[in-house]
Amino acid sequence: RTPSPSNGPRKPRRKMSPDDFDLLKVIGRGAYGKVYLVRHRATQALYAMKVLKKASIVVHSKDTESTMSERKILEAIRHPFIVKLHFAFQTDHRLYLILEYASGGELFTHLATERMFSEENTAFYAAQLVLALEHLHSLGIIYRDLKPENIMLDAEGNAVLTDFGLSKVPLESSDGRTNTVCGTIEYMAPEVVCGKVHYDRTVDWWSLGVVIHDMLTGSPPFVASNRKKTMDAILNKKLNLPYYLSQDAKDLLGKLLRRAPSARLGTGPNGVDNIKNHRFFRKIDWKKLAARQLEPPIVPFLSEPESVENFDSKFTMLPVVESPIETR
Ligand SMILES: c1ccc2[nH]c(C3CCN(c4ncnc5[nH]ncc45)CC3)nc2c1
Repeated sequence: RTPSPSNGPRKPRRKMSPDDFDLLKVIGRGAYGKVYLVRHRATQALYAMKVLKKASIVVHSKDTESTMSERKILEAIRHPFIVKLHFAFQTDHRLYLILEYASGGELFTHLATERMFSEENTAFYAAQLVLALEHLHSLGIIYRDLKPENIMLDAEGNAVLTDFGLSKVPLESSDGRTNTVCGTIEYMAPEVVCGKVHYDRTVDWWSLGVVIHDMLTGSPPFVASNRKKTMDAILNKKLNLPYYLSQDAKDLLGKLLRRAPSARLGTGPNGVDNIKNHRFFRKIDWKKLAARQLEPPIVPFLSEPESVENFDSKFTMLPVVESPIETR
């Protein structure tokens, strides 16, 4: 726990730098940067290090300063199902996030093996996501981008929400009223997909519904052959739920996937309680879950602490060298 003031002044931290870490493996790569498995030289601890190129951030979004201040908020977040941001620092050309390493890899990598999760296992992971989102909302943070690649498993097999899409930078349109959304849209709420800039926490409850649908059936509810048709389906298509889902699953999905945010389950001041009390979660002991006293359905196999076998080899096979010239 971060020492409280009564423990006396916190010792000043020497400014951290990339040289404090050994790069072990690449575990993620995107338009704006990379994520590495790293070892902290001083403590031998393993972390996920997200490296973002300032040049690509500044070009596409709000300035680096406001992005950096967002990190300060994230450093204060401490929750069992949200990956911890331990440190954040920058050099002339890059931003660095030192994150808790979720060694289990993406939850959906394990889903791919089983293709569909049982309703009981789905309820376990969905309930952990409910607690993580409830915590973010209590801090005034809307996650906005709940989707499979942001849901990782920790070493014990609990779901953890990873860093907060600081690398996903929605393109600001010229009129400042709408956003052109980038990346996966299948999990986004209709009000986000049609580019509205004023939306509330209920966008996260829609995305939770899409993720639950994906866990139970093997795919999101609104998919089409191209982006435009997918957007149209999200905005207009009737929700068709497979016959094999239980009544409780169908009822929960029907209420989370309501296009009107004010009619969506989870809306309103204590809306999250309406989700927690839904019959789909009737077997969940929320207190034990929050205390990580419930046994996860899958315990990720790890042959050794530094193994990256739960990560896609398209990343882990990449050379770990950082581009030598800082400016690239
Ligand atoms: C930009 C460029 C490349 C990216 N790869 C990611 C993924 C990589 C895998 N992630 C994590 N894996 C393990 N522990 C983790 N702790 N925190 C994250 C994490 C999740 C994020 N996000 C990116 C953004």
